[in-house]
Amino acid sequence: MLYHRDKQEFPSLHRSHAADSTRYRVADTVSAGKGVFVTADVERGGRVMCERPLVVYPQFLPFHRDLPPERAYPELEDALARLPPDRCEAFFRLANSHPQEPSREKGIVDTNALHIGLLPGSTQQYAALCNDISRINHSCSPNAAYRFDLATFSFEVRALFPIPAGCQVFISYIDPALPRVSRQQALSDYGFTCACAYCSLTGPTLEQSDTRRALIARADAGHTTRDAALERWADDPDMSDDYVNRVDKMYMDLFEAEQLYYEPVWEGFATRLCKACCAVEDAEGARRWAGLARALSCAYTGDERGWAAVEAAPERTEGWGRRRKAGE
Ligand SMILES: C[S@@+](CC[C@H](N)C(=O)[O-])C[C@H]1O[C@@H](n2cnc3c(N)ncnc32)[C@H](O)[C@@H]1O
Repeated sequence: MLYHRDKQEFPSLHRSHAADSTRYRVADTVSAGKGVFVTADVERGGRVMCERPLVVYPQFLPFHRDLPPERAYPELEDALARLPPDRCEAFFRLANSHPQEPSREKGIVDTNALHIGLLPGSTQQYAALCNDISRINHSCSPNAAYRFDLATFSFEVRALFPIPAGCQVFISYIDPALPRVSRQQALSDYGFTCACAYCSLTGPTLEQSDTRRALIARADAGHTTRDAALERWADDPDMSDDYVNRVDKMYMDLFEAEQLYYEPVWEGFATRLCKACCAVEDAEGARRWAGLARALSCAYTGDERGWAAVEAAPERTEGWGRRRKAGE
């Protein structure tokens, strides 16, 4: 089954979302077709845009080998046939990086798909296309991330780094923690060679970048051990005050060096760094890490998830002064 945008079907957009179109514009780029640019400064975690999908479809579209190749995706054609004419025209205006694909519809879908995941009542993965969000270009160090919000049935794009007015918005189409050669391979499906700052590196600086990304990709494996180390350290006054911080800070430096706060792993590091600052009553440090965590949580989940309270008053957290108390 395929869905199309229908005002009766979904709750209407939240009021604050309606003003989003004034914060960005779609315009030509130098070498990547169209792109999305912010028209005002956006802070880390801030919303860049919010948009309803043009069309939502099951990610796996069956190929009908009994039909002519240009008509081999009838489910997709049916869904498009049910769209209002202006939506259908918007769909066909989107970029197509697969001109060799006999089905033009499939070429457009493969170029512009945004991942949704499971929808209630279904066991299959869904994807969608948007008029504007599908214009966002790729970077291996994206300054923004998108996610689908079921409550408003819309996509939201938020900033992973501060984006100054006039700058282009980038998301990552692939797993950005892969080494460059694998990233380039994955991006060949989109018909372009990435020339971002990290893909343009050569020699030892490229090796360093690949090594850093390999460490970032594997960082999750150590979280349980490092959490336990933090607990031991917090109650052991014989250990030096920065014992736990050293490893976690090293990872934060890796994220900064690659401009990549990798979604699956960043929060464990920020949490331990903040807790460690609280344990030694370093309010400034705790506020800094909590502020980063608040903004990144907003960027990735749309919710600050309690970090704002920690940022406002770290001295009210449970572990405040834990090392002093352990030494008393
Ligand atoms: C989802 S569309 C993005 C919007 C597209 N630029 C347009 O004009 O509509 C994906 C396509 O944009 C182009 N693209 C995206 N990121 C790029 C980049 N970093 N460098 C060059 N081309 C890029 C590729 O042609 C890719 O297949």
